[in-house]
Amino acid sequence: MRNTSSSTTSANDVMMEIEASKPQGHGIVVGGLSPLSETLWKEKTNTEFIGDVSARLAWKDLTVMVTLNNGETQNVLEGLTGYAEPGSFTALMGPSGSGKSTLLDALSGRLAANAFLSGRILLNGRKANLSFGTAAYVTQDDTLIGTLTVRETISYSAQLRLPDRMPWSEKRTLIESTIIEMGLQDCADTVIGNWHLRGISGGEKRRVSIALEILMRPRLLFLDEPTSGLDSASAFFVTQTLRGLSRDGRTVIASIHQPSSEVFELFDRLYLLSGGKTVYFGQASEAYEFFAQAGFPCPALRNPSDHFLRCINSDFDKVKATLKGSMKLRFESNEDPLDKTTTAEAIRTLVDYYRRSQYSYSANERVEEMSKVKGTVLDSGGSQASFFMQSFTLTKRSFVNMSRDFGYYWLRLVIYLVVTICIGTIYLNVGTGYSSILARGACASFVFGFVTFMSIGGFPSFVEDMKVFQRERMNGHYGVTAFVVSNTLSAMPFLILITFLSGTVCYFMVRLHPGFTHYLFFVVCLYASVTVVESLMMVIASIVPNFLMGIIIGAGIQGIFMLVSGYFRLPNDIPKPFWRYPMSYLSFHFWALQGQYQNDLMGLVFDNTSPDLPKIPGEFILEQIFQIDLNRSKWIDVSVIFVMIITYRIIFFIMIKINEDVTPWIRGYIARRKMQQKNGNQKQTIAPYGLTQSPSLRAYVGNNHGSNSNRH
Ligand SMILES: Nc1ncnc2c1ncn2[C@@H]1O[C@H](COP(=O)(O)OP(=O)(O)OP(=O)(O)O)[C@@H](O)[C@H]1O
Repeated sequence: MRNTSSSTTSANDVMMEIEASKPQGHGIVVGGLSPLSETLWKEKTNTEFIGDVSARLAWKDLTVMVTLNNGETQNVLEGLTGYAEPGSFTALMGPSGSGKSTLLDALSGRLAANAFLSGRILLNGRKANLSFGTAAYVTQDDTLIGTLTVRETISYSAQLRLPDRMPWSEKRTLIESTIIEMGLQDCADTVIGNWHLRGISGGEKRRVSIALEILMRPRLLFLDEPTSGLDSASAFFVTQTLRGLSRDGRTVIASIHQPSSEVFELFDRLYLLSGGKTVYFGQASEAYEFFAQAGFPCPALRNPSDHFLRCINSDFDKVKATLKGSMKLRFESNEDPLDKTTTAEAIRTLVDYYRRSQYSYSANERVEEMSKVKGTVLDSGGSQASFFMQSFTLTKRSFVNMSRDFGYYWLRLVIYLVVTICIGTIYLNVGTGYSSILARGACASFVFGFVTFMSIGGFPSFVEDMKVFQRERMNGHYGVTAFVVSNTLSAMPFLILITFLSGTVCYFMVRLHPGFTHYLFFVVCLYASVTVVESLMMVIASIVPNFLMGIIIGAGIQGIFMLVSGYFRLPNDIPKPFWRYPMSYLSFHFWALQGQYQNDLMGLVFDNTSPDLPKIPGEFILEQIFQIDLNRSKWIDVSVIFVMIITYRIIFFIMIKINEDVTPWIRGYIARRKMQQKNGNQKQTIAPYGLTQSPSLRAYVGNNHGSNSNRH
């Protein structure tokens, strides 16, 4: 790993400039802190503020309850209290399932739909919504666009968020320094990788995810297991970078699994969780003493962080029991306090000890102080790029991705061509014989029914896009409108190419109605029909983000639409009211077929059943056989499909907005009701801890006894 200090400085200079130019506080600036509070803060945190944009996060009595499949509820987090300050790096540690991710999700406002939160979370002494850019969050999953290189990924992200007026040279400095900071120079021009492209390693993906969030030097940064999948040198390097970021006055909170002793030494504060309860919160350097005081001193030659996790991981009880049953335990030693007790018992003791300790008391005190100091209302630190820049960059990025991903459109183009060649050969030169009347109808209904149906093949790629969108949106990288606009524009060239090529093959092999405008109508109508399926699938993806369920639902809806299209049952025979109104009118197949039948048959004359009988005009067939309203122009039919495209896109936009704005409000309301029901008038009373502990603790508890018991 190369030295990064110079690049860090230049990147920070650039970001400081941007921050200085940003308006803060939405007009409710309280001037940061009062002079007295500010002095107090500086004394206590030993930190200089960056202007007035530092992020001081405090949480009190945080409880998260989840509803399980069987309808029962379970507390995943119970009464957690803690804080994170500018200039400090707070590490969350605990065994698997202890609630680390849930705590990060709760703090960053991203809990799952079945999780309910109670307690207080304050940013600079105020309630705040930390999603959509106020805080950056690197989640456990690396949702990245597989076809882009590392440098492209970071560059697009920079263009999406940095101000338009910032010169490209400065943006480039920031991009390159971030690449260096995350040690990604060697793989900067390698693609991320997907199902058909071998790309960078899992550890490098992790570092790209972190790079995307530290790019904008967020004031408050959450990271869920940033060092997972990294070797010890990379883990140290990444942790060191995060610590460096915090030293610039940023607030960094990260959950970390099994850190090495070198990594552990980089933590300022440690939050130890077990079973959703606080085992320890305080200076990382004091955890050693805490465990010793609580009766679980770290044995010599054991890494302290391993010891802490060993003490609070109840799975060790099961491991021990299994080993005892099968062979003699070799690692027993008189030094290890855990040999004399079960881990479950150790956890109970530690949790209980912490609740009565000076550490818990100081945490509560500090949280109270922080709650009283009303600081700046931080604006969303998300994108500073204009709407046009966001839309342009997203369109470009999406277009590049679609053109490089073989599965997105190229494969579909091949399949479309194969299928339309098959249609062409089956209906080859269909002519105007008597039997061609039904053949033309069947051909049109197959093209507008089945060929458009094949568009759902793009749904998996679209779900991947949605995952990237959700990650970026939650971190405030861009707006919903920019995403909807860009998605529509970037797909357009591919859809035009696919529908015009396959439509042309089909049209000229079958020899449908001669004439350019007839041909144009056919391909435009095919384009509109394929696009409407894509738009419908976007709506489904916003409601059901699972690709298997999405495809099943999408296929079902299209099957129903096909049934009422007027081919399988003639329009006047479709049962009223439901199937005829509204279903057949909601079906894009209905409009496409009405238009295409007119387009194809009007003006043609067909043979009768026998040469002696008079020829049949197309208009007669349209009215009497296909039951088409000839007073309505075919161009109106195709316009209705375009209106449907716009409507689906608007519904997609509304669904995202509902998820973002209305759902949290409803969940908040339900949470309050559930919590009230569950807690009732329950009161927790905790007796002061016995004064048989360490002298320092005894003195402390003695001095603070009154306030301590009140606190609980
Ligand atoms: N939305 C939810 N619905 C049901 N159970 C949940 C939900 N969220 C969390 N849990 C449960 O809460 C516990 C804590 O989960 P969480 O993911 O926070 O743990 P963790 O400490 O981050 O684990 P890991 O280190 O393995 O990622 C787990 O048992 C998990 O199954």
